[in-house]
Amino acid sequence: MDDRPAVSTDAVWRLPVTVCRITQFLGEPTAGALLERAIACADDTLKPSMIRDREVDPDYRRSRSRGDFAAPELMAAIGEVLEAVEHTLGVSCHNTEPDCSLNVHNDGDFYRSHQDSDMRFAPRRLLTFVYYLHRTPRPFDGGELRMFDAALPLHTGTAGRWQERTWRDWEPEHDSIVFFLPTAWHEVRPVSCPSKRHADSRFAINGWLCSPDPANRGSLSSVGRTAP
Ligand SMILES: O=C(O)CCC(=O)C(=O)O
Ligand SMILES: [Fe+2]
Repeated sequence: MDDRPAVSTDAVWRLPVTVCRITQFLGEPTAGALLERAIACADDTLKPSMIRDREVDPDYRRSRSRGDFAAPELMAAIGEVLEAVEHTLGVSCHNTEPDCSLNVHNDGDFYRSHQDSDMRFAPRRLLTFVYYLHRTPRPFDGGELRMFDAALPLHTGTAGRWQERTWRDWEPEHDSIVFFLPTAWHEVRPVSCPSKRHADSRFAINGWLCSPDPANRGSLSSVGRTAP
């Protein structure tokens, strides 16, 4: 009797990952003012970006970050579009709390393929957002956000080889925002910034809407609607 499974264990089922992207999200002059605030972050407030919130690994991620960058105008605008994003991505962000930082990519910087959360790491992250800022004309090349198509079955480690993955690249255009599920695989393609000047960097305000930490209840402001 042939007892092979009906679908070979090598089979990979590809599903394009949904990305909600909005251009001219804040409009000028709001976006320009936010860019100037990002540029004004002094060198000593930016620290090497970490992976998994705790390690610096320059083979995996090279950029600089500031964890306490406040952007209330961005959070308010996210609140305005949240219902449509939730509907499209099939996620509910009721009572979530924002966790966001400023990430700065300059010449040679990148972030290799990763998930922002999985079953073990940061499971409270329900929705990823990345809002981009840069000077005009764009003073760098590269730095696209590469979103990999889902390869099912997910998380098995045996399903297909990494090299066989398919993807779509998204331009990190000034005043654009993308939303996607934190379990989606993605990377930041290497940035080439010939001037190497801080003001010419690829700036991103990047974060997550997280389900509340029971240990921390009420300490952060929530985004969007609250439960009745
Ligand atoms: O800057 C981007 O386009 C994405 C950054 C990212 O993936 C992250 O910080 O987890
Ligand atoms: Fe990420």
